[in-house]
Amino acid sequence: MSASHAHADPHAPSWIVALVGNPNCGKTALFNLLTGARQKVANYAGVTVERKVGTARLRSGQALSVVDLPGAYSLTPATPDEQVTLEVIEGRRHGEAAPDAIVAVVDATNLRMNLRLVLELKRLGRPMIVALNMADVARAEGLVIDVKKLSQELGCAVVETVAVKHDGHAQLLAELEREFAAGLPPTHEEKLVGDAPSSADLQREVRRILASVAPNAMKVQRFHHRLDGVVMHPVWGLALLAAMLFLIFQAVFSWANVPMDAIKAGMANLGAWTTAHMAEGPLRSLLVDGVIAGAGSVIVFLPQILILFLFILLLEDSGYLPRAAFLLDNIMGKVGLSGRAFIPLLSSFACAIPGIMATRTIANWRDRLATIMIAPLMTCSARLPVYALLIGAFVPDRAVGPFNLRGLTLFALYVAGVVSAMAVAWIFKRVWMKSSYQPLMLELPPYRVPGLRNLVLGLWERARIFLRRVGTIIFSLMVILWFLSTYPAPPAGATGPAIQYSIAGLLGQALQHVFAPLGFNWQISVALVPGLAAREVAVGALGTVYSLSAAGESVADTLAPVIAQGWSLATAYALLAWYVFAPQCISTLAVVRRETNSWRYPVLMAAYLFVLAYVAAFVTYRVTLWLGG
Ligand SMILES: Nc1nc2c(ncn2[C@@H]2O[C@H](COP(=O)(O)OP(=O)(O)OP(=O)(O)O)[C@@H](O)[C@H]2O)c(=O)[nH]1
Ligand SMILES: [Mg+2]
Repeated sequence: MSASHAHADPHAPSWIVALVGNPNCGKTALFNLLTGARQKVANYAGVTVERKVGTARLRSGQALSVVDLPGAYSLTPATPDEQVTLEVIEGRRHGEAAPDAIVAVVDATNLRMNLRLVLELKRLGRPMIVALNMADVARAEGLVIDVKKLSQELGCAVVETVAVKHDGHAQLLAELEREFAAGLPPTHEEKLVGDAPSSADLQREVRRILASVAPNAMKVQRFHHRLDGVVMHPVWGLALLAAMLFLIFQAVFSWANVPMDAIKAGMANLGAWTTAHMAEGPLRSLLVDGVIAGAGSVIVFLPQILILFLFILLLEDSGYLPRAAFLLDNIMGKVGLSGRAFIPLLSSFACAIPGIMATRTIANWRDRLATIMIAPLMTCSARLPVYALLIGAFVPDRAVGPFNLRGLTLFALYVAGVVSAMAVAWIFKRVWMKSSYQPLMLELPPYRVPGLRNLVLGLWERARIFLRRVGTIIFSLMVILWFLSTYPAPPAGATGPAIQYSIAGLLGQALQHVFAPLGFNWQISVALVPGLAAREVAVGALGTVYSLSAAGESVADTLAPVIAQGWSLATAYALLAWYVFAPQCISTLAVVRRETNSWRYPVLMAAYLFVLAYVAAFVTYRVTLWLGG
């Protein structure tokens, strides 16, 4: 979702400026500020893994293309995301010119590390401006930086910025304008200045500059050590992590009740109102059974999704995530994953697609592949509606000690996903590709109190994405499904509900042969098909299918009781088990194809997930039946 070029004057030449800097120094925050984009900003290294372009305006009205890049520690790339950065800077990307100027973004609180890259960038001989970001934190820590002197040392303009507030970006734009007004060098050819300095040389140079511009830099103490004593403690740390995750799933159920009931009631009223005010006929059925019962039954889950994301955003912004990665590095190492896999896997709880893209921060190809292969086993937010619907229908709302049984069940389902992911990774690495354990190298960001603005924007963004999904793909699938479930009309003298004679009904009955051993009836079998495109649709599809089977009454508000009566407990548990693995998500497979550049892995992934889902559902069904469910 990069900002568009729509406003740019097509005749004016547009300068290209690239934001380059170490990971987690605030490039994307600055990019968002300059261009009005809403790219993801979070407090750990490796958030951005792709280049993104947006448009900023200079005071003269001239448009400026701003490129946000993945963070890099040096111009010698070690991981695929750093590779992207180097390619863009050098203009080696297909059909893309090299940037006209570089904004070197620097974390002012960590100059010792950040200045190395600046020195490397300077050797490119391109027009450059340094954005001394996190100026607010530096000030709070009592760090004194002589900006003028730094500018002299580096031979380019230095601007202090606070990217999370509206601070400094106007000045940055003004400096850029001045730079461009002075005229750009005639060619973009690389003109490296002198021989490449050795790492030790760079370090020495950095130390020299620091001593003159920020003499107290080495003395300023970071104060988060004491907190880390608990958070990263092998026992207390793990206990804290478990407690936190647990709390999240409890909250997803207990906090969401009120808003969910409100949405449900709203949908039910809408359905009743439409039924009352429209003449009986196909259009009314399309609206009531297709749109309201279908898409409406998915919207109900918005509050739960937002609560889940509220916690994810809090974890991301606080700086906790990389610490959890360290805590789990040992455990992940035992199954053959790198600790670096933690953040991609955690992102997969939102959706496997950004998770799979985030694996670009893993340098070792086999480690990366193993992580990609198990990412879909993390429970993505599209599965939450399915889980929530079934749990709401079959699991009593009962307290178990201080906990809620529904929250416990949801937690167990998430754990089932994680445990199977670990098991698959273990097998994968044993059988498929042996690679040795590599110790985790990850930067620990400072703890930060999550910013309210970032939280609100993040939640808004999630709500928008979800509602857009409901309004586009889910809505269209529901309309298609309604047609397939309504036509052809039943033959004269037919006895059962009309849907049984429709295309969808016939399809469901055919598929039922495949799924009967799992205890799935034909309604479920129909619902699994549109679930291929978006998993939440399975819920909407059940809404429509049952609505049409139930003599035309709206089930938007009553889907849960309807299936609670119609299904056995064994069927419900089997469907839950199916969705722990749920092989069907076409977009995930497409991204795997793109990231691995081969058909082999998406095919392998779909196959293994299908087998796992089938076996798990079968076993669950049989065992529950056997236990008397
Ligand atoms: N206090 C303060 N926080 C900032 C500032 N700029 C960025 N941050 C925070 O720093 C963290 C990192 O910001 P990002 O913009 O994601 O950093 P990035 O350089 O794009 O990181 P990568 O994409 O991982 O390379 C986030 O938690 C931001 O909210 C700033 O000027 N002041
Ligand atoms: Mg970024």
